[in-house]
Order: sequence, then C-alpha cells, then structure tokens
Amino acid sequence: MAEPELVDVVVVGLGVGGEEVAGRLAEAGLSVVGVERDLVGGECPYWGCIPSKMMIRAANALAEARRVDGLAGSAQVRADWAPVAKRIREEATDTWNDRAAVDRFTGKGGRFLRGSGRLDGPGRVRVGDQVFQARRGIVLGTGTRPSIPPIEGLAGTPYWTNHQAIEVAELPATLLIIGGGAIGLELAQVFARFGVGVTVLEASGRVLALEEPESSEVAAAALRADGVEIATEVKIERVGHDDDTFTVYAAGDRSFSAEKLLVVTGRRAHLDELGLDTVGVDATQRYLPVDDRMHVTDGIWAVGDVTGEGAFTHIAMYQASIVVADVLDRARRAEGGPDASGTASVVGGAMGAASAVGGSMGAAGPSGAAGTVPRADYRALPRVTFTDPEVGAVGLTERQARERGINVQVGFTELSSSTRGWIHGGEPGGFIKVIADADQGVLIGATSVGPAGGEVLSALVVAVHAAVPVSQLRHMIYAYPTFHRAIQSALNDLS
Ligand SMILES: Cc1cc2nc3c(=O)[nH]c(=O)nc-3n(C[C@H](O)[C@H](O)[C@H](O)COP(=O)(O)OP(=O)(O)OC[C@H]3O[C@@H](n4cnc5c(N)ncnc54)[C@H](O)[C@@H]3O)c2cc1C
Ligand SMILES: NC(=O)c1ccc[n+]([C@@H]2O[C@H](COP(=O)([O-])OP(=O)(O)OC[C@H]3O[C@@H](n4cnc5c(N)ncnc54)[C@H](O)[C@@H]3O)[C@@H](O)[C@H]2O)c1
Repeated sequence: MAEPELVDVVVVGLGVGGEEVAGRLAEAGLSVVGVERDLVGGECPYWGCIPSKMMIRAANALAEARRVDGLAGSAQVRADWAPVAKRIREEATDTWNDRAAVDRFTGKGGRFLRGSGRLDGPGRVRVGDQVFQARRGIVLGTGTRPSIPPIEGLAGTPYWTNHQAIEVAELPATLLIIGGGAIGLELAQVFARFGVGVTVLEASGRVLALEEPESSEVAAAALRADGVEIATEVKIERVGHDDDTFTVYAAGDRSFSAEKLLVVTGRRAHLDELGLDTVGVDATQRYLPVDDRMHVTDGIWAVGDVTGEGAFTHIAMYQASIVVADVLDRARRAEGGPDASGTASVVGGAMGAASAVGGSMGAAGPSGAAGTVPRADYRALPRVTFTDPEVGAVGLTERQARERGINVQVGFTELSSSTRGWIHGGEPGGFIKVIADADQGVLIGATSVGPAGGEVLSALVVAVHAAVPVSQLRHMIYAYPTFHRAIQSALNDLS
C-alpha cells in the first residue's frame, strides 16, 4: 500500500461549514485537502436556503400583488413558475454545477478532491485509493440527508425530497407534503401561491411544533388563507402509488391523494459511513457530539449540521469560525519553536483574521495569545422560518424555560395593536412574545412573527445574546411607527 501523503488539514464534506473552514485555512497558508463527493457548497446553495428563498421571494411578490385589491385599486396576477425555475437554474445553482465554488477554493490555495472521505485511523483520511496523514487535524463537515420514515409502501415510489422540490421545472396540480416543519411550511406556501393544491400532513398536534404554540397558530392560519389544507395528528400507515397519483392512508380511515408527494420529516446524519470506529468514536450516535471548540476527539473537529447543534447555515458558519481560530491557534503554538520560524510566521499572520472573527463573537482576548479561541455559546441561537408572515425566534421558548425550572415571566403583544401593524393591516398578522428570567432580569427567549418578523428579531437576538437588562430595554427609544416598536409593548406586558 502507498505511503500516506502528509498534509496539514483534511476537510471531509465541503458544505457551508466545511467549505468555510477549508477555504480560510488554505488562505492562511496551511496545506489543505478538501474532499466533497457531491457539490461544493452542500445543501444550502443548491437545494436549501438560497433557491428556497428565491421561490419565497417570487411567491411573496404574487401575494403582495394580490393585496392591491381593496388597498390600492385592482391588479390582475397570473402566476408563472418558469421565471422562478430559470432563476434557480441560472442564478442560484449554475444548473447544479459547482465549478465556481471549486475554483474559489483552489484559488485560495486549497487542493480539491471529488470523492467520499473516510477516517482510516488516527490522523488519516482515505479517499478511494489515496490516503492522507493530516498533521494539524481533520475536520468533518458531512452534514445530513433527509430522514425518511419507514412507512409501508413509501420506499420505491418516486416521492420527492427537498432536491426534487427545488429542481422542479413544471409544477404539479396537487401536492401532498409529509412534515409540517420549516421546509414543509415554506414550500407549501410557495407552491400554493403558484396555484398548486397543497395538503400538509403533520404527525404532531401542530405545525412548527418546536416553536411557540402561538407561532404554530399564526403560521397555520396564514397557510390556510393561501388555500393550503393542513391535517395534524396524522398517523400515516401506508402509501400507495400508481401512474399519476399518490395516496396516503392514515389511522382513523383518513386518506389523502395528490399527483406528487414531498417527504420533509427532518434530517439525519450518516455517521456509519465515516470510519469513526477507526478513531474510537461511537458511530451509532444520532449526531457527532462536540465540545465548545468543536472537538470530536484528539485532532478531529466537526462543523455544521453533523454536530446536531441546530440545522442552520448560520450555525455552520459560526462553528466554522471557531474551528478556524482553534486550528490556527494550535498550529501557531506548535510552530512557535525556534526551528519553525517560516511556518510560524505564515500561520501567525493568519491569526489576524482568526482573531477578528473571535472579536466579532465578543469572546476573544488579545490577538494571538494562547487560549483566546472563542467558545461556542448557543444561548442566543436565532432561527427564522420564512413563511409569510415570517416566524422568527431566539433562545428558549416559554415551555423550554419552564421545564428548566427558571422563574419565568412572559410578555405578549399582537402586532395589530401596534400602530404599524394596524396600518399594515391584513390577517393573520403577527405578534411579539418575550420570555424573561425574572431572577436575572434579562430576556432568555423571544419570538417575533410578522411581515418582517425575521428582521425585527435582530433586536431581540442582541438582547438575549448580550443579556441586556429588561429595565434598560424598557427605556430604550423605539422608532415610530416601526414593527419593532411592538417589542416595547411586549416588554411592558411581562408578568
Ligand atoms: C429546503 C431547505 C431550506 C433551508 N433553509 C435554510 C435557511 O433559510 N436558513 C438556514 O440557516 N438554513 C437553512 N437550511 C439548512 C441549511 O441548508 C443547513 O443547515 C446547511 O446546509 C448545513 O451545512 P453543512 O455544511 O453542515 O452540511 P451540508 O450542507 O449538508 O453539506 C455537507 C456536505 O458533505 C458532503 N459529504 C457528506 N459525507 C461525505 C463524505 N464522506 N465525503 C465527502 N463528502 C461528504 C455532502 O455531499 C455535502 O455536500 C435549509 C435546508 C433545506 C433542506
Ligand atoms: N428557514 C430556515 O432556517 C430553514 C428552512 C428549512 C429548513 N431548515 C432546517 O432544516 C431542518 C430540517 O427541516 P424539516 O422541515 O425537514 O424538519 P423539521 O424537524 O423542522 O420538521 C419535520 C416535521 O415532520 C414531522 N414528521 C416527522 N415524521 C412524520 C411522519 N411520519 N408523518 C408526519 N409528519 C412527520 C415532525 O413532527 C416535524 O414537525 C430544520 O430543522 C431546520 O433547521 C431551516
């Protein structure tokens, strides 16, 4: 067998997280091999955030045009999917081709390998016949794939995952969606606004079940207003498929039929493919547990969805910054001896960038000093479901806070009772809900639902992240008449 090739770092999986880590370490002067078996960039640019938000932008334009009647005259709207599909194909995904991303990485000095990477003992990664020995570390950014429930009759049918839903060039007349989470709701509203008859089948008692119950109510009402049928507490028993129809059979003699079936029931990491046993890590876990600097075990870091800390691009990017800072910090310290001045100066130079990232997290100390690598802190994790109205949330929900035994105070206000919400008009509106730790006098969670719910959320994220005292938040000046001014009413309602 050929000798392993010595490199500084191997990054396996170049999704959002892996691409960021690999590119920045290569820019810093380390020899980096980036391994990707599919498209560099991963789910987000090709089948996730970006194309889905292009769809949402288009669907919201239709909805806004339909609001002209009764508000500003009359408008006739004719929906056409062709420009949406074209924009996704040409502007977002380059027809699902990653040449630009590969060039971006190699342009930074990285070495790209198309293939599946697998650990092959401590410090080693195998890609086909090639084996690399990584002297600075290995980073796993292998993400997740759709988790498909073992429903009788489903396997073997041409059901859609998010991939087919994003790639669709011609819309079906009717669509069943199994799963009323973030993906299910965003796509249900898009397709309904383009004239598809959509039915969402959700197993639990409400859609968006991880968020506040009030969020679920507003989101469900908004989708129903767009013509989406929503069925909750659906216990699916079997799926049938013939030439042009899917039928879902559920408990209680319920059945649902449509031309296409989209399954969006969460995601799953595939740890069994990574050779984790060769480094003594349990591959039967659901996700890859990491510490607050993303260490899996000695010399191995993980980044992004595979860590199970929240399946969001902003989490992958946040974690990537920490990994980059940590790898460079260790490399700099390892190279700090008198016999390694050349490498030390390259790596030391890169610490400027790394510490700038640390600085933006507010957790780093003086540039370049040992032990200044920021640590991950998910207290103020923001998330936005881009339905219309948008559902933004940060930190704990009321229920999570109560389950932790916190002395909870809750404040709530309907957006329609604020001046801007009233001017804006329209149902189902939105609200602000704030969750405070009464003993500490700070917010520990908040929800912002409304036409700009995701943007309004930013103020609440700062409040939770920086633990700004509620007394100070109450006495800020909130511009009139903004949507975010409703935050003050919610704070005044805390009890
Ligand atoms: C429809 C949809 C909409 C979304 N919208 C949003 C949004 O609006 N905002 C948001 O923050 N997040 C959104 N997300 C989530 C976001 O896409 C993910 O959080 C993000 O892509 C995670 O990045 P990652 O790098 O961890 O993993 P991924 O993007 O999954 O990338 C992992 C990569 O690793 C590769 N890989 C896996 N195993 C190997 C191996 N052994 N060898 C080589 N390569 C391997 C895969 O091919 C893949 O390219 C959305 C997701 C979906 C599906
Ligand atoms: N705007 C965003 O940031 C955004 C958008 C889309 C996706 N995402 C990320 O992608 C991840 C995956 O999204 P998702 O919507 O697939 O997962 P999810 O976990 O958000 O929702 C899955 C839903 O499917 C339901 N479900 C599971 N099994 C079922 C069954 N057999 N029958 C009926 N319903 C069933 C669950 O109860 C849940 O409500 C999310 O967790 C999120 O982090 C983010």
